[in-house]
Amino acid sequence: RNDYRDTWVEVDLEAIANNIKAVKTLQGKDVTVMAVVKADGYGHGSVEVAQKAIEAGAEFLGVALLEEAVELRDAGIQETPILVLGRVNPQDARIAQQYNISVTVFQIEWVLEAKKHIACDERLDIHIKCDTGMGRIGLTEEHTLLELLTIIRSENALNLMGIYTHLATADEWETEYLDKQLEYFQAFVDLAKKTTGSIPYIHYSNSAASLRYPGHNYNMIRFGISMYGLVPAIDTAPDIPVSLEPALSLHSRLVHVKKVKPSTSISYGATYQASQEEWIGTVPIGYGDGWLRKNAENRGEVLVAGERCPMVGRICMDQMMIKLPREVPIGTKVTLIGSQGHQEIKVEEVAERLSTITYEVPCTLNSRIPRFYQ
Ligand SMILES: Cc1ncc(COP(=O)(O)O)c(CNc2conc2O)c1O
Repeated sequence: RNDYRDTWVEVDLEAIANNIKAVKTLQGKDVTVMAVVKADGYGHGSVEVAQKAIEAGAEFLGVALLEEAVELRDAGIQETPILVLGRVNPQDARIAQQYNISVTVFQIEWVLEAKKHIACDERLDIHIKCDTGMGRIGLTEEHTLLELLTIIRSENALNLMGIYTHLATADEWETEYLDKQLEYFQAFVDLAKKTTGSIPYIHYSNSAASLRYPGHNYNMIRFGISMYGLVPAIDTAPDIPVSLEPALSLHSRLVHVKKVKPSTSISYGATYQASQEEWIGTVPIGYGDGWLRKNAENRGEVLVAGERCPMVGRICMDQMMIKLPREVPIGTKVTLIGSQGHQEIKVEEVAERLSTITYEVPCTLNSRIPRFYQ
């Protein structure tokens, strides 16, 4: 068990389903939704999210690592295609084949090495990755694409199922770089189609492109952050045309409540002194859970009894302190992300005070915090 402590994450799977339905309505029935569930479903739980996403109409799954794809297959997700978006080691291509997992290919040497390991009488589904400006992985030259297509065509175990690219600036207001990426991608797609005929899946859109530029996303979108109800970027949030439902909330319960005298110090470094008689609560969560110290640096708040309460003093590894509006009983619920009454603390608020992006907040909440699903 990992739930003796009263600190937990709640994942609202209906929110996940509603976010998928919203993007499917926007995209129309001809566009396949790939639910991106890498990094344990962006911290929400990959298996539970994947199962709900499929139920809600997702027909493809995306992960970062081969082991994440194997985990989904071992959890019983046998039919839905799964694409590993990162580079699988070529000597593991046989594992991918055995588990019917699709792999990302963009290197000639990869295919030449993988051929030595796969069974020639079984299929390995391949999506070719083009680097049109993300500068991470992917081919950049047309001759590489042509060579890959030739090798894939010569090996009947290798089955070209897709060609794709990833966008670097789809969540920004400026579209110049995005337009350039799409121009390069279109050239690669045209060349591939001319050389090898039609390709089942052509895809480039992440959440930002899927929501902000619906209508021309080719025939599959790779839907990650906004499936979890979070915006890709806080500044372009107004440009998201659907109301996203956040799926994750984070809660705990007070383990200690005390009234302190004026100038009493709180936590390591005695950096906080009570300015008057104050009620101080202790909450059993800390940076050992991925609730980072920076949350308390600039008066970050949590909810208690429907009211905003500041975190005071340094966050410890396993505990932190908050200033209460009045005496409340030990065991009173504390909401660090989510709603109490009319008050809400969104992931976006936490991301802003940590000077980071929405993605990092749920991913940082580690497995010491149990997840519960509604
Ligand atoms: C190749 C690829 N496709 C789709 C997605 C989904 O993007 P979205 O979550 O914005 O919808 C990601 C997310 N990749 C990352 C998200 O944060 N850092 C990343 O590397 C990705 O790397």
